[in-house]
Amino acid sequence: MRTVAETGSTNADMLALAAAGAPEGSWLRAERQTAGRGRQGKAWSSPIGNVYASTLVRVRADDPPAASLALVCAVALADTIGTLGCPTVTIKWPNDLLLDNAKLAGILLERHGDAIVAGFGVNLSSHPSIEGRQTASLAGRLWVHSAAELFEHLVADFATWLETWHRDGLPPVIARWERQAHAPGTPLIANLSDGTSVAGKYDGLASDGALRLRLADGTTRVIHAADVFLV
Ligand SMILES: O=C(O)CCCC[C@@H]1SC[C@@H]2NC(=O)N[C@@H]21
Repeated sequence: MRTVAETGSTNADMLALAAAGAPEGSWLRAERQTAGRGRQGKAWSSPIGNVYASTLVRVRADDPPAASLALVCAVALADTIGTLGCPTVTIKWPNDLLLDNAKLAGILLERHGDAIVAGFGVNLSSHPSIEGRQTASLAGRLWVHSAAELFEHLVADFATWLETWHRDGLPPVIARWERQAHAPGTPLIANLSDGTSVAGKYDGLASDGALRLRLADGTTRVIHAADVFLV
């Protein structure tokens, strides 16, 4: 566990450490980032006061699909935030944390061989704007006030859920995820990478962690990758 005052991107740094042989369980936190990375090539604005941290997972042959680590990250962070005083956050597939439907935290998974880097950005004291999204922060809602304290809890909660994922597979992770996700029947729009969109109602997760959408014609569409919005 290492904290630096400033870096470009903790994900970029952790990917470099992974390539140099760093072990699973390594963590890097920065007090601010100058080139924070978000999903789909977007920037992640990273002023001082929020949490920016990345960890490394080495996937093993008998692990669940690597993409399902997104759910592991989401439940770990939901546990952390809940324990620290804000149990009302909801998870939006696969791993955004929302407060009153506004984005509170984002998680970015990046892969290099058997190494998956999971980067957490948590709006603890401010909520920089993201184009097309409402954002929120945890300011005034937790009994810890520093990014360092939240980070310590996150490290512990992530270790617990990662061990569960390696040992017991996806079912307990999915069960926990579904308890804190948007309610079944919630209208969602999934923007796919080919530029098309699918509208439907949330119908739980598939056994591999993919999103199930019930379409207007009564059929179910299983989505493995998309940018998902609450309607
Ligand atoms: O777009 C998203 O929702 C994901 C945002 C992930 C941001 C975090 S901050 C720590 C880590 N380092 C980065 O450059 N990105 C992730």
